[in-house]
Amino acid sequence: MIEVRNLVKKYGQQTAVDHLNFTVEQGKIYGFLGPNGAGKSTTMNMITGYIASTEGEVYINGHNILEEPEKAKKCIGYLPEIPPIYPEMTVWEYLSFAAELKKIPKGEREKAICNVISQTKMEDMNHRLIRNLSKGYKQRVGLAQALLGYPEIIILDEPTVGLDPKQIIEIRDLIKGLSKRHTVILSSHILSEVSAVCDYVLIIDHGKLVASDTPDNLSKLMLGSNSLELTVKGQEEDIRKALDLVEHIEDAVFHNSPIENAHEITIKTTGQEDIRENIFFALADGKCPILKMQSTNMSLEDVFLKLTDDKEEENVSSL
Ligand SMILES: Nc1ncnc2c1ncn2[C@@H]1O[C@H](COP(=O)(O)OP(=O)(O)OP(=O)(O)O)[C@@H](O)[C@H]1O
Repeated sequence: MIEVRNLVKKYGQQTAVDHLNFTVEQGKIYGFLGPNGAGKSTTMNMITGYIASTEGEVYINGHNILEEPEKAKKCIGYLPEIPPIYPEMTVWEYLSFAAELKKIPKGEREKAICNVISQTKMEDMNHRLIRNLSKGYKQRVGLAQALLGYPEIIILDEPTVGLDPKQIIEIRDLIKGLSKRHTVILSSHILSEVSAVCDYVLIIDHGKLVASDTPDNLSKLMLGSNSLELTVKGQEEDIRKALDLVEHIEDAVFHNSPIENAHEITIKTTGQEDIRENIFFALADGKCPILKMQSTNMSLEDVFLKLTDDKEEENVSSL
């Protein structure tokens, strides 16, 4: 449906988007997640043909966005970060104008506008001046404009920025409803939004894709390289001997404990095995009582923070 190949955007010396590769499949909601300045808007502007890439290609349903822009753009409805709305027009006038720009045949315009007005639940606002609408409704007008012409793909850049919590919930519900008929890509720096709305998450940082998977899998994958926190009583040597007998331990790091004759231990496990019981029995045999044992649960928020940490960490693109 959308194929992004080796996409690069440079502004002078600065690389805003750095060799991005990903594919978007039909009928899902994709979240494009990253901190401010990560390159989300720049990527969306290249996918939608607003700006040209420095290198790389974007294919929309097999059409290269730069070589066959008309065909490619016909498949896309775009709501940029700042919606292109005209405050002095009524909702109906603006959508008529947008329908004309999208080259929807004259005879089909009224029906198309009625449809998007109903989809965005704006039936009572048709004749209101856009300038007098609340921010939430202005966003709906932008969304209605993106939906005009039945594009298969809807791209929304930070669609809930600046809205109040009630408006945010309403817009999110509208977006969820869109996936029945459209493939949706939305960008956001809000984790809860992406977890609540998206089937699939692409995490971008400094212009690079650092992870892409379902929100659940991302948490699980991070758990794979994960750790247990223990407080154990006994001599370090005895504890180490006992732990040596347990499979799937990659690493055990001992720290001082405020408790006398005890150690705090961070155990890194390999694979997805739950080895807590094995650790329990091994330490019991070694006569080293466990005072505390806890597996670290990573939320999507932890994953995001770990992956987009400012420190140049190891390359995690293999996720
Ligand atoms: N027209 C431009 N000229 C020069 N630099 C730009 C331009 N547009 C974006 N940039 C830079 O490219 C980088 C990526 O910006 P972009 O707006 O794509 O990020 P973003 O992830 O959408 O951030 P935000 O969430 O703040 O909108 C930033 O460092 C930004 O300053």
